[in-house]
Amino acid sequence: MRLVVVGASGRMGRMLIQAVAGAEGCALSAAIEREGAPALGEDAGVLAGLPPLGVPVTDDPLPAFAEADGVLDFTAPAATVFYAELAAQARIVHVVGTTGLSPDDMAKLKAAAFHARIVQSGNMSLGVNLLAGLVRKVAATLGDEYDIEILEMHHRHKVDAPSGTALLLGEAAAEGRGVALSQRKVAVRDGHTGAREPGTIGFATLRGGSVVGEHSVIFAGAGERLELTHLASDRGLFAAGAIRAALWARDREPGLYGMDDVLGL
Ligand SMILES: NC(=O)C1=CN([C@@H]2O[C@H](COP(=O)(O)OP(=O)(O)OC[C@H]3O[C@@H](n4cnc5c(N)ncnc54)[C@H](OP(=O)(O)O)[C@@H]3O)[C@@H](O)[C@H]2O)C=CC1
Ligand SMILES: O=C(O)C1=N[C@H](C(=O)O)C[C@H](O)C1
Repeated sequence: MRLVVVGASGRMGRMLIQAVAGAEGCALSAAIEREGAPALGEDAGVLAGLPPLGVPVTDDPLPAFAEADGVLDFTAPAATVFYAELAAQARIVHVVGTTGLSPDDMAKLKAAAFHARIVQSGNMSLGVNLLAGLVRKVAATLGDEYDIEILEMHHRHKVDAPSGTALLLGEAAAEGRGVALSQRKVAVRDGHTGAREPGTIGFATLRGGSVVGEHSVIFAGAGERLELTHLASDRGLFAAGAIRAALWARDREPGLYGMDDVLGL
């Protein structure tokens, strides 16, 4: 499968180049960065700490998408919406790891998915997607007398909060409870907040250092507390998940899929 990596010089972009180069049945067909990026012209392999791959980084996605089977996109919301239109025009697979997508961005991805096969998830790891299933089940089993709080920590460079994974886990908890997350979400507490409102789902965000990604879903009841935790220590995990998603989506009908579809969960 010929794969394009967009956002090639980012933390995930470099990881994706490494993963594609090492994946059986996959080849890196292009590496894209934004106009004016310092990495333009550099060999993608060298950029990712590998021997040269003979693929220079460019800022021209059109010809790259026309010659590819799929694009791996861990960039930023505006870029992802732009690439979704191009991937739909080229009828190729679009794997979206970008987080911080607004409801309007998601509507645009849904529109693009009439023509493209899009796999979108706030977390491409097997562990987190398994955890989401557990959270759904525990939330369904324990009633509103157990308060749900989601705690996440990421590196100091992360720009969106709560993380895509925290929101994915919050959605799972809300589904388990049979409620809409948008109606129950409490993402900010500051000052005189009053007592905790029963049935809400709280989020707490920590940022610092080089933490790859840590998430805990806490069910706090009277006299006991259940905590479900996922710790990611290597971004290769997400890159491997993205390649698995691309290979899975290759023979699907156009549509917007999630990692639960890919993993058969
Ligand atoms: N779903 C998952 O499993 C995971 C998702 N993520 C998400 O992936 C995204 C990227 O994370 P990370 O790699 O750490 O971030 P980085 O900032 O390191 O990388 C993003 C890259 O995309 C580039 N970029 C931005 N806009 C464009 C554009 N229009 N065209 C081409 N390139 C562009 C950036 O360039 P510049 O620096 O010039 O802006 C940068 O090189 C985030 O949303 C993060 O939350 C991360 C890990 C796992
Ligand atoms: O920005 C990151 O680094 C990560 N982002 C994703 C998220 O927002 O949950 C996934 C992972 O936790 C790393």
